[in-house]
Amino acid sequence: MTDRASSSHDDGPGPSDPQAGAPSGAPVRNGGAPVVALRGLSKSFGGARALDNVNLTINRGEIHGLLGENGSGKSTLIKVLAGFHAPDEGTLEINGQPVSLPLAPGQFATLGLSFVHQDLGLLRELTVLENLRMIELAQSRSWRIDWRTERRRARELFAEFDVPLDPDALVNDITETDRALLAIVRAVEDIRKATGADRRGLLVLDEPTVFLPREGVERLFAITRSIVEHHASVLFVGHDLDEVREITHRVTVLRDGKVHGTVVTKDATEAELVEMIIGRRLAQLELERPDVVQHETAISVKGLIGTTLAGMDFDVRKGEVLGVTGLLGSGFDELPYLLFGARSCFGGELTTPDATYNLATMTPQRALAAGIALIPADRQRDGAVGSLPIWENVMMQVMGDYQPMNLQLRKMHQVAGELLQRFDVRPSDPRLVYQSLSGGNQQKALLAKWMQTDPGLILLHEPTQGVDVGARQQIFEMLSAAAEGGMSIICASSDYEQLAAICDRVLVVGNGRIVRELTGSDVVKDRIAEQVYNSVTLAEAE
Ligand SMILES: Nc1ncnc2c1ncn2[C@@H]1O[C@H](COP(=O)(O)OP(=O)(O)OP(=O)(O)O)[C@@H](O)[C@H]1O
Repeated sequence: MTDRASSSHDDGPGPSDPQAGAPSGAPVRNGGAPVVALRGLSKSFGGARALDNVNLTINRGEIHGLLGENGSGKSTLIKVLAGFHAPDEGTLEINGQPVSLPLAPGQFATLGLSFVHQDLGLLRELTVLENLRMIELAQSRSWRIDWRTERRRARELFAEFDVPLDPDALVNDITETDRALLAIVRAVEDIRKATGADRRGLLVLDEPTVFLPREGVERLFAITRSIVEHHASVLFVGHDLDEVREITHRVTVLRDGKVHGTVVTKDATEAELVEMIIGRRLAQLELERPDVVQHETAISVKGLIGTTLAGMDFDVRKGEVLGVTGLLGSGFDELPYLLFGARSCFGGELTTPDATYNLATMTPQRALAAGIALIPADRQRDGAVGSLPIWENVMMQVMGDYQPMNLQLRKMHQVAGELLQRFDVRPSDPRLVYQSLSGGNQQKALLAKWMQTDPGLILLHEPTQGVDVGARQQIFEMLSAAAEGGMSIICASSDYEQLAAICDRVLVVGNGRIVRELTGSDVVKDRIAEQVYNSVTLAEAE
């Protein structure tokens, strides 16, 4: 493989080569200066360098990918562009004009920069229209708002992007895909307002697809392409290499806070990108799963009724990894939360070897006492206390074993430190504040927290969301080893590749019911995807 670091000065598709690197049909317009040029950007936290002399150039009309291992500095770079972090060194030019760093709060908007983060920044109790006009409404000095005109404008905007949203719908009631599309359309509007007819702005999409099913990703990509057709540029941050290869023209890879290289996407194979990201080729994942068909039943669920799930019966064997999947809205993603008592359940029973539980009265405390653990998808909201040190988060469930606590602090730090190393959490200093960890490292710390409690049943929802390619494989191996040790695992996910890699069996849910059970050689990515797309038809045929 070529030395990718040497290609870091590749400024990609330029005026002389307007189509270089464009995915088929996606034009790349270039006119003069890049939309964003960051040079020599550095940022440290305490003594640790999160960004080290980073150069990044994003051309007009370009979709530029930003890749890197968990903790490599992607979010820090974005937060400098958003004015959230003051860099130690570095310069910024926007459309050829120098801009002083750090940016003042909110200055990014006037420069034509707009951000869509994973949490989307929408207020769910407000309507689509109120969210679309949130900033203007908050800043408006007038008491009277012409809602009729606002509604008409919103409809025109949604029609332009082919996003059929009802301006009066509550954001809480629309699908996750529609929420993501609304956040993007709103961000594009903000760019237009700042840049006028010229539209030379930058939309930063920070892992926008993690909560989306495949059909949602396709719609998001369609909008992204139309944005660059209208002259703006996009910085796309993600861990899914298939997606990054599909949508971007060039990618920049960060490693340990440094630019490892910038390449034209179509010229790099997946293996080359992986090597740029983690510094080595990824060995073929071969998880030898033992045959669990003869194993005893560990968990039985009968008549489970949730908000969407409408009577689900299934068993999980000891040592089995059971996948659950379906289209968005099918109800599959409710399952872990209902079994754990984290969401209201309207009926059903869960039987362990020791007891039978009424799921309508299940609580997280009872679930924990029954040896059930949950690792939720939204780890920032549901999974941890960000302001506490990592060790307290990791040891929270087992603190009772370390009494008296004030005399056992050193021991707990030591155990937490060992766990962090085993789960490759970086940095592995347990005294750091949990929220100072990068997103992927938070996920690994949560896995460490729950795996040490040695639960009989572990419930996972999108366990490798936001996790880099190398760590993802490590997590697969750890889950597989835990199952071999006798732990039963239920993994709700719309990542078919992940399900195929770790599951013994996959249940496909359609309209709240199990419509297919895939076993043996059917547990492969394409077959799972095919059955998920058929699930509506299968559910209607029942
Ligand atoms: N506020 C902070 N205080 C201390 N350290 C921080 C802070 N924010 C980030 N870091 C550290 O800076 C480094 C880069 O983190 P950053 O969040 O930029 O990584 P990332 O590439 O976005 O990772 P991920 O893919 O996991 O989201 C990490 O070592 C992280 O722990």
